Amino acid sequence: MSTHRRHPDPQPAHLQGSVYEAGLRGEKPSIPYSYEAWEELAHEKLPKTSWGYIHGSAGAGTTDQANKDAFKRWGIIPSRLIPTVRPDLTTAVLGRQLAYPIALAPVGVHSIFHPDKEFAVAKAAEEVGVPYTMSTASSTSIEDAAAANSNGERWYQLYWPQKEHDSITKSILKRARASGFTALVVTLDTYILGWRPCDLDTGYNPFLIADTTGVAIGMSDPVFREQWAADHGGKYPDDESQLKESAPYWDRVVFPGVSHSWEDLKFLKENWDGPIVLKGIQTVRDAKKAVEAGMDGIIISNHGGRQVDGCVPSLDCLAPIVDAVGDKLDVMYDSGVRTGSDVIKALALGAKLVFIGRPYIYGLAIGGQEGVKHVLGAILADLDLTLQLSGISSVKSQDLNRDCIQRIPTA
Ligand SMILES: Cc1cc2nc3c(=O)[nH]c(=O)nc-3n(C[C@H](O)[C@H](O)[C@H](O)COP(=O)(O)O)c2cc1C
Ligand SMILES: O=C(O)C(=O)c1ccccc1
Repeated sequence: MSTHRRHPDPQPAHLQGSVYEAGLRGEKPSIPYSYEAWEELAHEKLPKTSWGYIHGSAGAGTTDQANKDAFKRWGIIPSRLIPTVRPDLTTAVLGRQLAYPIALAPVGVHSIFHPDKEFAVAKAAEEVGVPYTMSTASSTSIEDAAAANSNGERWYQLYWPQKEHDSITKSILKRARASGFTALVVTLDTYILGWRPCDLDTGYNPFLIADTTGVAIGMSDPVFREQWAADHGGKYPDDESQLKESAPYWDRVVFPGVSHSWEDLKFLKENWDGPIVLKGIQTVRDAKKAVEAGMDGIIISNHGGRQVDGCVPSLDCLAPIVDAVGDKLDVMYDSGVRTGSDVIKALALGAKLVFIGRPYIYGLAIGGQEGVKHVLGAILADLDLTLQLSGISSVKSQDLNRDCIQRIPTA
């Protein structure tokens, strides 16, 4: 074989197949390998509205950029002569055994990026072996996405319906559990939309999804339908025109405004018999409240800079929170992760699991299920190689920790 592969035994799954091996053979890929190229290709492929929605962020994009810049302020310190032939990428989080320390962040309305929508993403996640987190704003029902994800690890992201709609929340949680979603991810930072000039300019409002793309979970919910019918004095009709009318009603059920307080997390605990994770935590104070509320995990996130422009980069929040509560619940991370090195840095700062956001959606836009697989495969191959080259033999904290990185002084 004319490759410069070093290992006679088979490569681990994430290094097999076209993403990595074709690269080693020097073959020109059908999908490129860099984040910048994915972004550029997705830009070319997507209609202006979808592109603005995925690529865009809040305000002047300061925090979106700061999330990425924050990674550049840390450098990996390589160690030499450490046996790292097969870095161990497995990790345990929320009591689940995972093959890799990455997961798919919840992203709404996949139908505006590719006709295969959530099906492509759920299938790709299963094939690669990473958790698929389904958004409440999905364009397929809970049951259909679960079927596509089949034997995969799947988590459900809740946009929490307003307090007076607890019966709908209960129904959704019941459906998610019945469909094999193991963990519940409750997003706390998006009860109203941030100021997003890119969407205002194209006239796209994901909260008023009048074209009905992101409302499939509501539209398919029996309690929501009953309630709608009762309010409208009749039966919930199953035709297309109906969707147009009831979609804004669904949006009012879920958004806008925060009607819950920390005490209300009890309600979720009573109605979910698996781990619960709070997404969008940025302060030690809130992390401690999550512990008090009996949560199993938190995701340090500023929603990819899409909500509060000018807020602190997500990465800067990570280490202080890990120091305060890291031994009491699982601290996970998202925002600005683009490469294997980024994953390593977030893990070194104490995250147990790192969520990938925009990159896999660019993959979806470029090539549907294969595109998502390609992007995930590339990030995992990059992670594997960079661990080996840095002398880090596993993603476990005894091997990958703050000794592996140092602060790069800013000019
Ligand atoms: C187009 C888009 C839609 C999103 N929809 C959701 C959502 O429905 N629920 C949620 O919790 N987060 C949502 N997010 C936020 C992501 O889960 C994640 O926090 C963010 O993308 C991470 O930042 P990154 O894109 O820079 O990696 C969305 C992000 C994007 C880009
Ligand atoms: O756009 C988002 O970031 C987001 O989280 C969202 C909110 C409402 C509907 C769909 C996605």
